[in-house]
Amino acid sequence: MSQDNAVTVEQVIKSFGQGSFAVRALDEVSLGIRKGEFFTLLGPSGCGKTTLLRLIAGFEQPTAGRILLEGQDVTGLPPNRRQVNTVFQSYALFPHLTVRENVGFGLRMQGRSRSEIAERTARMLALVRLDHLAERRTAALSGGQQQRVALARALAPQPAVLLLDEPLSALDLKLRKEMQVELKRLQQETGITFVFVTHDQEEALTMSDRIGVMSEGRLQQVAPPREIYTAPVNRFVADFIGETNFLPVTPAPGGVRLGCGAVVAAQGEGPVLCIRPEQLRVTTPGQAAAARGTADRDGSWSGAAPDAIPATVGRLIYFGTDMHAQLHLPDGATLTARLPLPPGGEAALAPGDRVDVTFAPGAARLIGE
Ligand SMILES: Nc1ncnc2c1ncn2[C@@H]1O[C@H](COP(=O)(O)OP(=O)(O)OP(=O)(O)O)[C@@H](O)[C@H]1O
Repeated sequence: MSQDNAVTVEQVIKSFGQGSFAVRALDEVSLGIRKGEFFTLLGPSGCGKTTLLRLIAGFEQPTAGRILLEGQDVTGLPPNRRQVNTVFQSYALFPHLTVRENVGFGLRMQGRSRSEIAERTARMLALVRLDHLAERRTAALSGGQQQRVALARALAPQPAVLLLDEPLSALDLKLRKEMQVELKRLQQETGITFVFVTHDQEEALTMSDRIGVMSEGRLQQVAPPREIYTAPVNRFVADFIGETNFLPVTPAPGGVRLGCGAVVAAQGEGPVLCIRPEQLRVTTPGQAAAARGTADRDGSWSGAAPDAIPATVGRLIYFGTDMHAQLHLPDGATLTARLPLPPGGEAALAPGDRVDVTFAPGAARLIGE
């Protein structure tokens, strides 16, 4: 099994400090990263992402557990004896060297021949589209260009795994978006396994084959982006990735009962109902029931369809193509719905309107606390 993985992390614990000052940065983390995968470690500041990356690189040693690279136990080996390379947020380029010399640096350290260094450096410069700047000193480059040099330098020795620690966080938003596309292209063209660290959920969702969501030194969920978004395993993951509504529920025949008394269908198990704002549908009272052929006579509160949640519209916030509507339920709970606006049109809703809230079967999930 572990031979198929580029990286295997087995029950790794990492503590810093001693006694009452000890910090457990990683708490029994186990993980397999597949060969050729774009894998992202995602989590808030201090959750242990960088520590895990540094352990894979060999800059730190685990307190307990093992690290394997392509099935070989590398626990205890120094960084230069591991087939990995790291790209840091700070780029860490040599300012007195040219772009070409920076990119060739790792190859020179490996004692490669002059012709091989020249050939491989040229290939890397073409890959990151910097051939035209090869003779320039790196101090005279823009942030985005410097980051490309750092990437080319790290990729040149053809590591089995490239570790990237928040490599785009120093770039402005526009450049960052461009570099996201660029990084994905580089990973696909080289086929090298990328392990990417970020606290930016959008970045993780758009770039990764799989994401490992971390919190307080533990991996909470490891799954492809779509699964992380649509089927979060717990409240932390649901809350950290995108926007979500949470409502406490109790079991009821045919589904779960909300605090306001409405009974709705949901998948999964747990005391909390979790539903994304874009999954909510808002209709005038009775419409939802009518659509199912059980028309409601007067559309009053008591007449809400069995799986429609009665609500009063609160604040409406416009976002150009869509609108966020706050929906107050009779028990005081609030839902946020994201509703598309008709092209150039006004919203049909106004604050104070009474509405029915529904969602498609399968859109709501039950999760643990
Ligand atoms: N060398 C160290 N000595 C003591 N504590 C450390 C050391 N390195 C990390 N820690 C602690 O371990 C925990 C995890 O830190 P880590 O840097 O791995 O988190 P992170 O998720 O990468 O955060 P950030 O996104 O802010 O970089 C934190 O509580 C941090 O303070």
